[in-house]
Amino acid sequence: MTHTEPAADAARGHSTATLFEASSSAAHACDPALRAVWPGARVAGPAFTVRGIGGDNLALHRAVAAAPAGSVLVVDLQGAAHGHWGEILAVAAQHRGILGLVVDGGVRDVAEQAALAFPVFARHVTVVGTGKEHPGQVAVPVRVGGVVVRPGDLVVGDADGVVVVPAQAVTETLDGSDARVAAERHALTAIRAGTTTLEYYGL
Ligand SMILES: O=C([O-])CC(=O)C(=O)O
Ligand SMILES: [Mg+2]
Repeated sequence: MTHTEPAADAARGHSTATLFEASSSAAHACDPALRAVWPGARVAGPAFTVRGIGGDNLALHRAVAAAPAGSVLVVDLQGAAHGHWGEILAVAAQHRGILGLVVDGGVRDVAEQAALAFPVFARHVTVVGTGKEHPGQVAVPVRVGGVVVRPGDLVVGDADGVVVVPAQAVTETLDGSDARVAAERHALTAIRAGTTTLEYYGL
């Protein structure tokens, strides 16, 4: 990788579930059909948004050349079941310091992207190829997994799915997540000592 990665995890290492619960309804969960395409994939960073046309991937080639290092590509391809993204684009993205991809559409070359440790969250995995005709748009509001994502929103993907935190709610959500993790550590200590969850939560 030629670019320096941001020193800190943009989500302070928090999980999608913690961020969602701690956000006081500010965070949005993408359609659960958007899943990590290889086990253990995780990404967190500001969105660089892309809107293309399903079945065509010129917008993705353009986005890789345009996105700043440290960003996550968030791509609306209307859920199209084509392999819009694969090993070639993943290598190009890593070379540019792009952290990962969230796409409402399909991808391919999943084993190669696992070997690269390039995190990808997609609706479909399919070998079907694409055209390269439509330039699309970048840095515009997009709809991905039913969620409107604006440039700079915090996007986090992990084993549980993809969560979007609007940029203006990020600090409050991260502080709330710190507090939630501390409270859950306290609960786990009590539960390991034999307290039932009914007792602990007063259910
Ligand atoms: O055809 C494409 O551009 C998508 C692909 O498989 C790759 O990036 O390796
Ligand atoms: Mg390929």
